[in-house]
Amino acid sequence: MSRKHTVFVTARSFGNADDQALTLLRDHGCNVMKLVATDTEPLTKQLEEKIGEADAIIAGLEPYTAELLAKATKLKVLSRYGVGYDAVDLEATRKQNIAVTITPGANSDSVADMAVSLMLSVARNIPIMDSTTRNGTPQRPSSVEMWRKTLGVIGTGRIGKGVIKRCLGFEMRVLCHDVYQDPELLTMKDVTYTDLETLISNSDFISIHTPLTPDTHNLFSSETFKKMKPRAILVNTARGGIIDERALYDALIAKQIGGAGLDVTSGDEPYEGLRHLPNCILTPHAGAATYEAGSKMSYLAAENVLAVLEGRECKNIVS
Ligand SMILES: NC(=O)C1=CN([C@@H]2O[C@H](COP(=O)(O)OP(=O)(O)OC[C@H]3O[C@@H](n4cnc5c(N)ncnc54)[C@H](O)[C@@H]3O)[C@@H](O)[C@H]2O)C=CC1
Ligand SMILES: O=C(O)C(=O)COP(=O)(O)O
Repeated sequence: MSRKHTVFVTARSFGNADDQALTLLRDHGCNVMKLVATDTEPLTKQLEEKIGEADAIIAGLEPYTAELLAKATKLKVLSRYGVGYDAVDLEATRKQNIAVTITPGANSDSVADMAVSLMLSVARNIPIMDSTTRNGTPQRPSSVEMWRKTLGVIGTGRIGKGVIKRCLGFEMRVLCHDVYQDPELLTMKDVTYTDLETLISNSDFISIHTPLTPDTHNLFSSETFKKMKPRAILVNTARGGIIDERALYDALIAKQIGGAGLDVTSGDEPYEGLRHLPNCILTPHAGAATYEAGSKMSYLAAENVLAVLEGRECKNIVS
């Protein structure tokens, strides 16, 4: 590299391989600037002020709008620490010739574990039992079992497939839906691809693993909930916008479905009503928050930056 490149790191944790990934960037002659959000200086404000200095950004979940990107006159690569890129305006990055990269597979096992944790936690009412035991009024609400139930998986990519493999250990029958059929899954006993309607009305557990796109936005609406089994449990570790949260709240109140586990919500905060429902578990987009995933994501995100800046082939470019 002839000139020292400036790499912003905005990823909210950047994993426990922080040092390793930062060292890799510095060893390749990069000037690394960590942007840390504070109460007075939110990340978006810092980005608006400084983005013009960046040759590369290792990006968390913050939005990259056309307006913000217009100020990024030197930017060559927007390297997502993660796999979702719904918050990036791809029309703008294409127009400005900015490569967008992701870290495929780096967090799949972590998120698949999280989805199964949410299924079990909702099914067995773990949070209610935990809080009531702690406060001296233990409750034992009737729960449902996962063993040999029907699981619906929407999106059978890296994470969805990981969830299926885990749930086959519970001898579940798996109904899958995807725009693409995975050859390995097609050969598996107890795993069947089906249309969305069949999956929704026959599953005891449904786990969502598609990206957020115009096709998947509000895939779960009030109409969808009416078709689900009354004790069905819906888990979303993908993106908030895939479920209409107001409709989910109404469905939980009306007992159209049994419960929900959400690692992601459409706004920064979950829909207010959901906070007060004991059969809805909420986690803060923490599916990838394991040491293992953080370590792999940060290192791969750094490698992606270097490949683009150094003009080498980068197989993780998505746009
Ligand atoms: N909660 C968290 O911390 C995390 C959330 N995610 C979310 O999970 C999503 C999935 O991640 P991966 O499995 O790694 O991605 P992937 O790309 O391997 O799998 C996505 C699957 O969804 C399918 N798909 C796309 N559009 C569809 C549609 N309209 N209907 C049915 N299927 C459709 C694709 O064909 C693909 O098989 C990401 O897009 C991201 O939004 C990913 C990692 C961490
Ligand atoms: O866990 C994080 O901090 C992430 O940014 C994960 O992003 P993703 O959901 O994989 O797009």
